[in-house]
Order: sequence, then structure tokens, then C-alpha cells
Amino acid sequence: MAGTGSEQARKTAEGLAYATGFGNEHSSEAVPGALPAGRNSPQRAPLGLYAEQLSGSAFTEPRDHNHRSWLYRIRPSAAHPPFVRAAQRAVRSAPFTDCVPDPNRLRWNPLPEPEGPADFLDGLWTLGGNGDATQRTGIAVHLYCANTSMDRRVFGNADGELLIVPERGGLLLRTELGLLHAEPGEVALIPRGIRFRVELLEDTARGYVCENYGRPFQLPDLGPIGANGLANPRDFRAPIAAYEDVEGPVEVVNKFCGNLWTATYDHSPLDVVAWHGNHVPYVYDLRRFNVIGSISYDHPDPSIFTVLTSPSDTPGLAGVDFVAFAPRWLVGEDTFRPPYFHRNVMTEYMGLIEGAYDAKAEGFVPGGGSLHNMMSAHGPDRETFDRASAAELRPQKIDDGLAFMFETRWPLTLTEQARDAGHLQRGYDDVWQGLQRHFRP
Ligand SMILES: O=C(O)Cc1cc(O)ccc1O
Ligand SMILES: [Fe+2]
Repeated sequence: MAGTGSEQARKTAEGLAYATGFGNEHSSEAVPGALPAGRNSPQRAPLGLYAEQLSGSAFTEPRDHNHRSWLYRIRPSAAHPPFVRAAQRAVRSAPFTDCVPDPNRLRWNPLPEPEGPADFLDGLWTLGGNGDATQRTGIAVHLYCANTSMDRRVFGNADGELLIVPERGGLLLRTELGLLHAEPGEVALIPRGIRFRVELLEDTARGYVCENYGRPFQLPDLGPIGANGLANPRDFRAPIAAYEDVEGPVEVVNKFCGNLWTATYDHSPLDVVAWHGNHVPYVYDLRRFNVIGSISYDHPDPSIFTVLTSPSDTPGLAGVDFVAFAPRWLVGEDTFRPPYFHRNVMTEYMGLIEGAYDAKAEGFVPGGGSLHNMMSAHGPDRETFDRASAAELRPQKIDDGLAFMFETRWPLTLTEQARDAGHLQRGYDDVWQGLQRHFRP
């Protein structure tokens, strides 16, 4: 399948400038003087632009969870024709009711290549999720495999924010607030409602998406770690304003309460000339993660690897945590160093961006994924257990892979297509077969 990875898009992506800092009040103007000074909504906005507020939180939410941006655009978003229901390839949303929740350990190979042309939106394939998009609780886990750029087409998701985790192929994300470049090893976060178009920088693009219906992702508290560490706020890059002044048909696809709706606008809605606010997209390089770990003994719980967390209404209990297993040293003395055997009340979906993961010798491959649902027993496979139990314990650098986890407080229910997928591995349980008894009372 011939792709459309474009030279031009790559040049654009590589030359981008950014604003930095997670959670900041950013402001940016693509044309000098486009941002009104000292007020949000002057009688006439500068340069003949329309002023519009985009709210990601209720007006009345506490200041530290209040998310909104003011956009100064060529046309107000309100100027659009009616939306009509659109064909929905493999995107599904919560509630997931087609299958019963499955207590088995499950693992998938990478998504097969699409048959025929598929852009990012066509190539989205939902594995499963929890909660309810209409109640703004829970998540969906999607994968994507695309072979063409979105062309005169823009996507916006009313149901939640999208954490995009590229595994193969760089992406140029043209958003309402400006452009972002995300390569494998980086993640992009698109807040609820912000419209964007995905252009491919290679012939194919593949990766994962955590759609978060709940409270927006935030940086975790650091507690005794102190004022610095884990994902440092300054390493998050926000776009600077960039607009397209395109007249002519542009399809706008809107995911609303689980369904795709479409409308053909007579202009591009990526027409924001200036903006300010904190409801903004980001890119973050996972290799910038400042890994904190044990320098004495024992394998710490992976919560120390939390990049972003979406709190639920119970303190400490996340709707979803995004956790990254970034390069690090292991030095624990008298310690079984890989992940331990465990059963967890939280549900763990894991993916692999590159290389290998230290709990699995084989079968957990880049682009694939595993699901260890609430309370399911898992941990090192037999080969890893045998090797790590006998290993000589020298300081050891783990830098041959990049894995991540979406860890959620609610069990995850599969879509039919994930349950019946040809790329679902049969016999995953076997990786824990043959663990010998060694008990010698
Ligand atoms: O299951 C997994 O591989 C994820 C995981 C990693 C770890 O270091 C400790 C616990 C855990 O669930
Ligand atoms: Fe686990």
C-alpha cells in the first residue's frame, strides 16, 4: 500500500517552535496584535477576528482544575451546517456492553495493516474500555494503524481527551491552537473538544490512544520525592498559534457520546489566529522522564513511573494513570529485579513502543498489547523468572525498550472485534506454565 508520508510535512514538523510548561496559562498570536490586551471579549476583537471561549471544565470548577482557552478566529465555531451521523469503522465508545468482562490474561499482536487507504481516524480500532462517555467516567483503549494523512478532514472529540502514543511513524498534528510533532517515544495529549488533523511523516503510522472520558490528565503529586522529578512540567511542549485560511469544503468529524457525526464546512476550522488559556495540547518526550527508583532493595510499585494521572473522586484512586517504563538503572541488592508476581485491583493495559519489556522474554512485541484485568494473576514469565532468580546482581542498565501502561480503577471490557481478533494471541497463559515447585520444607 503506497503511503503519503510527505517531505513537506516533515520539514514543517522539524522546524516547529513551542511554548513550554504543563498547566501554564499560555498565550500566542500568529499575527502581531491579534490577541486583545487586558480583556477576553472586546466590543470588536482585533483584526476582525471572532472571540470564542472553549471550556474543558465547568465554569465553576476550582481554579486548579479549571481549564479553558480563549480563541481568536477567522470565523466563530458556531458557523457550521448540521452534523449528520457518519460511518463508524472500528471506533467504539463506552459503555462497552457487547462482551462480558473477561478475567483471563490476554495479549495481542500488532494491528494488521489496513486494507486500502486509511487515515488516522479511519485507522482507529477500539480494544475496549470502561465507564460511560456520557457520564464522563472511564477510558477507552484504542490502537491505530494509518497509511495516509487526513486530507481536508478534521477531527474533534467531545467525549474526552486523547493521549496518543505513537509506536511507529512520526505524526504532525495540526490543531486549532497550532502544530505539534510527535515521534515514537513521545506522546501527544489533545484536550477534549480541540479539533485537529493528523498528517503522517512516514508511509505508515501505528500506535495507541488512551481516550480519557474523566478528569483531564494532570501531573501526579510528588509527596516526599520533593519539588522535582518524574515528568517535569517544563518538558511538556505546547503549540504556538498557527492558522490555516482555507475556504472550500472541509469535513469536520465530531465524536459525540460514542457516535461519529460529520459536517462539511465551507472553510477550515483550524483558523485560530491567536489564543490564550490552559486548555491546550502538549507533546512530551518519555525519555525526559526522571525515573525515581529503589537504591537499596525490592522492586517498587510502578506508580513511581506515573507520567500523568486522571484523578477520580476518591483520593489516590485514579480513573487512569499513564505510566512509562523509561530507561533506568537497577541496583537493588538481594532483590528479584523484574516486576513481581501480583494480582492488582486496578486493571492494567500495557503496550510496547520499542524493544523488549523486562517481565516478558517473548511474545510482548512493539505495537502489541496485553490486558491484565482487575485481580488477574500475572508477572514475570517463566523464562524471566528463571533468569532473574539466578542472575548475578550487578548494577544493570535497562535501556533496551520503552513500555507503557494505562492503569485504570475499573475493569476493562473488550469490544467484540478485540475478543475475536485474528491478532489475539492464543495460549498466552502458557508463558506461566512450567514454573516448577521449589518448596523444600
Ligand atoms: O504487570 C506489569 O508488568 C506492570 C507492573 C510493573 C511493575 O514494575 C510492577 C507491577 C506491575 O503491575
Ligand atoms: Fe501488573
